[in-house]
Amino acid sequence: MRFVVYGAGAVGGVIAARLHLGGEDVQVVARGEHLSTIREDGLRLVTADGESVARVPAAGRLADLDVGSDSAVVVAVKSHQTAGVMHDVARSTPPDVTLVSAQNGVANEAVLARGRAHVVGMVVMLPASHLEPGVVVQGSSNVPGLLDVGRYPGGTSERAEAVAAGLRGGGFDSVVRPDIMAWKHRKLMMNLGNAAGAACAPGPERDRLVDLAVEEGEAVLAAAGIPVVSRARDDERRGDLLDTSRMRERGGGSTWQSLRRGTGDVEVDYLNGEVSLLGRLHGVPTPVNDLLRDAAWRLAATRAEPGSLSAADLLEELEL
Ligand SMILES: NC(=O)C1=CN([C@@H]2O[C@H](COP(=O)(O)OP(=O)(O)OC[C@H]3O[C@@H](n4cnc5c(N)ncnc54)[C@H](OP(=O)(O)O)[C@@H]3O)[C@@H](O)[C@H]2O)C=CC1
Ligand SMILES: CC(C)(CO)C(=O)C(=O)O
Repeated sequence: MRFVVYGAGAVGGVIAARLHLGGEDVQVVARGEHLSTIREDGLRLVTADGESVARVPAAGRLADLDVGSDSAVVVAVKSHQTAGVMHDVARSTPPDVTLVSAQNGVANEAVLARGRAHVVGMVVMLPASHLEPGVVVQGSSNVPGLLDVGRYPGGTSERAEAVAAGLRGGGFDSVVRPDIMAWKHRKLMMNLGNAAGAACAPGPERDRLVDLAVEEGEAVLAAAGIPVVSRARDDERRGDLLDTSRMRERGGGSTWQSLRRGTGDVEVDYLNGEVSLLGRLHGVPTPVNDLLRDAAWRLAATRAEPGSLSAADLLEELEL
């Protein structure tokens, strides 16, 4: 299988660089200064053990790359950017191409499946950052990431097996799972902390907000009857495989990085907003996730610094 990573940012960039270094056939789609730097100097991967440069073919759209039926297009843009990727996929990929969602949230696979039949979901446990054009940082120093995959909406497939094999070649831990969306819903619960982690400084009030957001998340999944793997099973899967202790300075999570880069937008509609949506569909109030979503957007829209809202003030707004 050949790989095209669509969105060579934090996650996509680390995946692309490692696949390339593992000997896989990899091309990337990027844009702006990041694209021009990759074209001129290669994609620079920074890890706790040093730096390497992946000289991969890079373009701003799929038509300028070589994409065939044997390609897997690994979609690694933020969830609110997925629809744009699918316009390009419609124009420039064969019907039997494989699409892989290397994204948080649980809405992307359905968007990919509107356009193509062979969709693979991925649980992305890969701490990474991208704050500088041409550079991606791998946050974990032993296993770079746990990237379990599975056929969407369920089951396994030869394509999912081939994707996992390629990822293992790049040094990732990757298991094929027949119930990948149940695992992705567990990961969604973890990402309910992204908005607070981006908007507020660390502290007990922020922790309280995250706990409340997760309580709401668990309640809406139960009300909706959505299968989700248990926290214990997820903890057991992760174990202590990821070690971020040597790369503490990488900054915050993916939503924090959007604020730090001043992109003007955030992915939270597909994280906290997913809980709000399910709450509205199933009659469960979700004031905490509504508030956190809006708080993150407030900072993104004004290009304010991450961490500049007070978690104590947000808790007060909730009038608990
Ligand atoms: N960062 C992390 O540690 C983790 C992230 N995730 C998830 O992985 C997914 C990707 O996040 P992350 O890697 O952080 O995001 P990034 O913003 O770092 O990377 C996405 C990249 O895609 C580019 N892009 C977006 N749309 C297009 C387009 N149409 N054409 C070309 N390039 C495009 C972006 O460019 P531009 O900057 O110009 O928008 C950016 O370079 C998200 O779902 C996130 O939640 C999961 C686990 C960990
Ligand atoms: C788990 C975490 C926080 C890893 O960086 C993540 O998924 C993200 O940054 O979105």
